[in-house]
Amino acid sequence: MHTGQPPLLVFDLDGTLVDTAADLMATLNALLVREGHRPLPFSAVGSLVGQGARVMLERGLRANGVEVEEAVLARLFDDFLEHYSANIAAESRPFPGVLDAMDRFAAAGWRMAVCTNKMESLSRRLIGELGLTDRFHAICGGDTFTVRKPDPAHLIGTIAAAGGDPQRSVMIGDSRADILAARNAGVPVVAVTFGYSDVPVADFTPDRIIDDFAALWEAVHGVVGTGAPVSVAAIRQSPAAGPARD
Ligand SMILES: O=C(O)COP(=O)(O)O
Ligand SMILES: [Mg+2]
Repeated sequence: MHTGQPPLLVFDLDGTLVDTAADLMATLNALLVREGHRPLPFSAVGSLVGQGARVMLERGLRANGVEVEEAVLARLFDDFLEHYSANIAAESRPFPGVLDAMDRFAAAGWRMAVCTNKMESLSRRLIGELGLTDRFHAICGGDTFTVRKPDPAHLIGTIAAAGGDPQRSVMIGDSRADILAARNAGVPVVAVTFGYSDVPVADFTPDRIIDDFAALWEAVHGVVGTGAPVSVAAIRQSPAAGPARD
């Protein structure tokens, strides 16, 4: 019997745990239209989401051929946060099967945490409105630490905050940032195919790929404990990502 820290599942939020695309796109498009720009099609979500709200806004403006000025971006970012916060769980729902999967892991003694590039305050609000807060031992956003995914320190920090051990943790995500953060942290990673990546997740060679949370149990048990230990000092020196910006 293993007497160390409990095993831990670390979920990405947007596109992995919760289907947030409709509410994110509704806020972005409301602002774009208000500013006299074109709304973007829902299918653009994969190229917009993944690096937080500020980057989403920047990309939405660029897609309209707008030269993005810092002052304009700062003003629109505040409006984005206000509009999105007020509508954060209008349409957003956990992906099919994820709650059942979490129940099964929790019953087997696993802890859960969230490691997302969404701002921590927005993440807590969304998870709270969906009634899921009590399921998580840690919720770490893109602004919780000084770095964020794909920097491995974001994942390592989340694991520490949840009382976990990288050697007994598995990351579950939908994007390049998730897979790279996990790889750089020496943590095995399961990728979902139903999230918001504009490139097939297989291109980033995650350890396992699932199309449905019904397959999570098998996938996680196939990879847990297979990660390579990575020293924290090596992670601190990682040039993987710039500073958190929102
Ligand atoms: O909000 C984003 O852009 C990304 O969020 P995620 O890291 O939960 O996918
Ligand atoms: Mg995601």
